Amino acid sequence: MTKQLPPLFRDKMIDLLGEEEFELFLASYDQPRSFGLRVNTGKITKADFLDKSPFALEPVPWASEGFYYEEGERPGKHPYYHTGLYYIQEPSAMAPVELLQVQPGEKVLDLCAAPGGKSTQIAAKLQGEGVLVVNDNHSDRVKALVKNLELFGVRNAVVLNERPERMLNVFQGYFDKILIDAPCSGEGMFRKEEDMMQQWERHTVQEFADMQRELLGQAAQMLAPGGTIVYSTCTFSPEENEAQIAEFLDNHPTFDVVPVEHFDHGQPNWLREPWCEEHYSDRAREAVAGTARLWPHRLRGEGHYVAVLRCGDEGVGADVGEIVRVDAGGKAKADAGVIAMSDAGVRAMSDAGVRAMSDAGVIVKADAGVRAMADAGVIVKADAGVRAMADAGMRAKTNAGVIAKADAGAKARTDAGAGRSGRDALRGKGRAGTESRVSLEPLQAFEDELLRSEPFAALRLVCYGEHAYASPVGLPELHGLKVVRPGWYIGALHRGRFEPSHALAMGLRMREAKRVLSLASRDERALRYLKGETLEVAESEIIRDPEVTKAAKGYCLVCIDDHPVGWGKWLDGMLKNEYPPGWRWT
Ligand SMILES: C[S@@+](CC[C@H](N)C(=O)[O-])C[C@H]1O[C@@H](n2cnc3c(N)ncnc32)[C@H](O)[C@@H]1O
Repeated sequence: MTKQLPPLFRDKMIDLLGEEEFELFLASYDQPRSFGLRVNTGKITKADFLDKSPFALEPVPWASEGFYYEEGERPGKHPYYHTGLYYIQEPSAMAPVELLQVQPGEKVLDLCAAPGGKSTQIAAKLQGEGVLVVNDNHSDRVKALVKNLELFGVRNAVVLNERPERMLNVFQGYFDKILIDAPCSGEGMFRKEEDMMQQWERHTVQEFADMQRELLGQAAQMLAPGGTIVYSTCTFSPEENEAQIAEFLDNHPTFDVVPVEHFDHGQPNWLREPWCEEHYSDRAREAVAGTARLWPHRLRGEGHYVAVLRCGDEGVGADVGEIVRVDAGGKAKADAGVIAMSDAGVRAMSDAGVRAMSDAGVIVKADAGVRAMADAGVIVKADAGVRAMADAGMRAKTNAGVIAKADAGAKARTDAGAGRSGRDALRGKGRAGTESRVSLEPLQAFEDELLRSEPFAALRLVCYGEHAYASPVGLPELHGLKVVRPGWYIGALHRGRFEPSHALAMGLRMREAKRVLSLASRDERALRYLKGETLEVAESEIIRDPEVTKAAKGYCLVCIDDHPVGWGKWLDGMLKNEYPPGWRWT
């Protein structure tokens, strides 16, 4: 295989590494690959997984939930894979999220997320608390991203299919943590995916470098003061790694590199011709030594580059987007084209074409000729000709907790669902001259019959047409963005009936359902369920609380070794299979 390495790549690596190190690097291509999986600690503790695991596992030193497994184990061909208890991931790819140090409750963006390996890792770290926004600009790859998040049972993720420049207005200064797992020339993947070698050419490195520069600048604008960006690639070229970070630091003086330990360091001496320009400041050159290089000949993994960038508490800096900040009690007034940000209790007023944002959960957005006023906790959005006013705890023309969006001349009305908890955040979307109303009664009946707790109580229930989602709280208005999933997909409300989604089953815990069938993984019916077959199931096997749910008939949550895997419908000794065709065991 070493013979097939592109000659230009070979020469470049010899120049960078030197002959001796290059021989070791080259030898790694003929070594066996390392295989890894990451436990989904959002569903199971590491200890419980290790108790159950049929695989011989060895910890990945740099990833708290990561393990090596032996070639030939095939964890992708085990029923546990279908319960979302782990994600199969190349071990060096586990490093970036580990270094992002995500804490439960944070607002996190995964900017280049598909197919979602790192998004699922972030989700596990968030433990269902906070907001996870995942984005990829490639519409086909987003499908895999959605599926992986659903398999993992993630409840608090929003999936976007956007060009990052279109996200800037909505998410200006919003995120605590951002991961840029950048598109790159993929030199670190040559051993794993030989096709990548054929695609590699010197000019592709430059093309990716241009994209990466843009992504870094865009991410900086969406980061909150004091926030952290992790930038990573699976390539070795300094143009896509050290040079990107050095240039970013020179253009963003309020950012620093947080030095990474336990890995080889970034190489300031590679910031030279013919690979890179040489004009970087001493500060930037020194800082890139704190970035990390994971080499396939120096650890058990394919190869990655990771930089941890922390923004100072003063924020991105006044030069970016002309941001004006004022303290509590102050008043922010902004002219056209300026972004004004103010702290809690501040009133923001804006002129034509201006966007005013304040902290404490308030977003005021006004278009030309409109005046918008809002107190804490309120989101008001008004288009031309509309005047929207809201007091604390109220929304314009809506019930408590509801976000109202009104187009010119239209009226948006929502039904707060008789004040049940978790019902107080339904969004109604109205078009000019129309009213949209979705009755939530079938969903409510399903919950009463099937769910022990209300798993989406801490989320906001939103309806898009007939589809109900539980959306993380604290999200800004996503108006204008291509939203693939505004949250956890709960199911469809159709002709007075509620059809629970597969994503709902995957996001539940067994204890949260009132009617359950739990098959042992060694029971041959487990595999038959995953293949989509109808099963014979005795009434006595349907676990239910006789005080609450007497009947065995109807929907039940199917589990394997007590971990949800999908829905079934039981009737007279038979379980109708609701496992979706695209998910089936083949
Ligand atoms: C290295 S892959 C991401 C892998 C992913 N983080 C994971 O762990 O599964 C890079 C991704 O960036 C996406 N991408 C490329 N250009 C982009 C852009 N300008 N904005 C957002 N995503 C982009 C690609 O479609 C690709 O899915």
